[in-house]
Amino acid sequence: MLFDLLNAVRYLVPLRFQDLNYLSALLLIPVPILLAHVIPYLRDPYNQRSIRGPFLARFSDIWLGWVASQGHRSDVVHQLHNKYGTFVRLAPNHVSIADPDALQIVYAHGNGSLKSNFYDAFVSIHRGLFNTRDRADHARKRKIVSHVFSQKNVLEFEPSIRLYVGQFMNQWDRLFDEALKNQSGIEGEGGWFGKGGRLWLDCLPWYNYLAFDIIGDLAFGSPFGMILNAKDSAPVAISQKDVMNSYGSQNECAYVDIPAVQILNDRGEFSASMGALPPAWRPWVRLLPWYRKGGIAVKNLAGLAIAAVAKRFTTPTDRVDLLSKLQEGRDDEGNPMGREELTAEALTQLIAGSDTTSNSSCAITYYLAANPPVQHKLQKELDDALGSEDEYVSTYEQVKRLPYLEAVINEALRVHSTSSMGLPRIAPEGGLTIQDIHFPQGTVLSVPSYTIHRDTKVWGEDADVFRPERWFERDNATLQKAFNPFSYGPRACVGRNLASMELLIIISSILRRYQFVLADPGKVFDTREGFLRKPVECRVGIKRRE
Ligand code: HEM
Repeated sequence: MLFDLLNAVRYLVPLRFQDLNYLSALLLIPVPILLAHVIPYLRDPYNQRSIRGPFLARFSDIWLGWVASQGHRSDVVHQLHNKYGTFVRLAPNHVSIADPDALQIVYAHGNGSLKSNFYDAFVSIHRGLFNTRDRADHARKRKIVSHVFSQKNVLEFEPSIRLYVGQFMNQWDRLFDEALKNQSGIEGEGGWFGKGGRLWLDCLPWYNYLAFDIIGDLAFGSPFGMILNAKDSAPVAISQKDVMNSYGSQNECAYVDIPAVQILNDRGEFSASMGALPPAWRPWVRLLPWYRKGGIAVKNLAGLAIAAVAKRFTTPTDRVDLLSKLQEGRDDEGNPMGREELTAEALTQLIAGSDTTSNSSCAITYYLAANPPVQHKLQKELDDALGSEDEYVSTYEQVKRLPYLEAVINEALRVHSTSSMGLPRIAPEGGLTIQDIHFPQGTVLSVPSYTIHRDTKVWGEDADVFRPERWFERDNATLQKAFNPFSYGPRACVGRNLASMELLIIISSILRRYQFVLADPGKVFDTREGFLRKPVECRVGIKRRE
């Protein structure tokens, strides 16, 4: 058939013999590729043929890799669950399960499932806690790191958090005063302007500056200075090898400033898309222009951690920060972490603890600005609780038990879902059974938080709507079982205590001082998803409360 075709081409277009050879070779290339995808589908080693999903996803991981690169993976997977039901096949060996009960089965302690090779695409320098897949290695690291994030230790970080929230509010106070003086509505440097008695700005970059300065200080002993400079900028080591070799002799290394928030976004999108592809393809896909840019982002981010750790070690300090606590940590054999492992771990904290918090803070602000009655109710709770106390920045003690504040934060974490996508795990020996379907050992399974957070059986018919009151109306145990912002089990967020404290202090302080409206209430809250689901922008009008 193929040769008939070639002969026909030759008849129509006079070709030389060697041209014909090239053409046959070209036409033959797709054959092994096709076979490599069709044969596994026909063999069906993971017993998944009965599970429905997009046609291309039955044969190849390309479909998921492509969807991930488009920035709306969780929305697409959610629509597929609406179409096909609880189980959706996302790749030849990957099933997404939209059932809150599956969270316990796939992610719980002791079930034996491990992170899939998706996480290899996130490795740089050295494996950190987040991307370590081996159980024993992970348990060793987790023992050291979880101690660092115990509630008792996290309370020691409160003064730093309050310091940067104070700097942040000083900046907004300054901009507000300037905006009141100039109500022309003409955008100045920094993209803000004054009009109608308000300051108008995109609050997302500001939350990024805040989160980066907090985590920069906690992880590396000094902030990046983004809030004070009102700029996305952090020093990165140009030659990482030199920096590692110099072992802290900062003078021998060259540093340049990079836009760290932007780099983190690029890296998240690159790794989340690359991770969806088979490992054998990854070195080749890296050569494509979009992926090459992501690869540079991974390198730059590593350089940022290397520079910050090198700086920290050349400037001895008796400050208590994450790095000093990681240095003190010991595994079961009494061994500390080596320098490279420490650097990778500090990088992990920087990545895991920065844009998670900033994007969540931004989403909470958006939903409050979009829902004035909720905002007023929250401000009343804050005024009643803190009215007579004139702290500029709230203390954790003041706000840790305010029920409406907690409901507002939880509701925004549910609706927005900063961690949205199903986190892929490999079924252990003996497989896993969910709703009577058995998934053999080796099957990749994931439970998408975005869809679980919209399950109408759990959250009610208005599950799509931001309504904190639902947290007081429905059975709390059922809600908590399906509320998955920090994931479950041995790989759940190790920084949850810190994240919760940060969000409580940030949101209570800012909402007590300012009142928000949306710049364009009719506009959809646009997001872009890499590993995290991030707002693209959040333009608000701000008024200082009397
Ligand atoms: C609102 C803020 C946050 C959210 C929504 C969040 C969410 C999550 C989620 C869903 C995971 C599981 C990821 C996976 O299994 O692939 C995770 C893991 C992790 N998080 Fe967070 N996180 C937040 C803040 C933080 C902070 C502030 C830190 C530390 C400074 C942190 C450190 C980590 C680390 C190290 C892991 C990996 C844990 C492991 O694999 O053992 N996170 N986080």
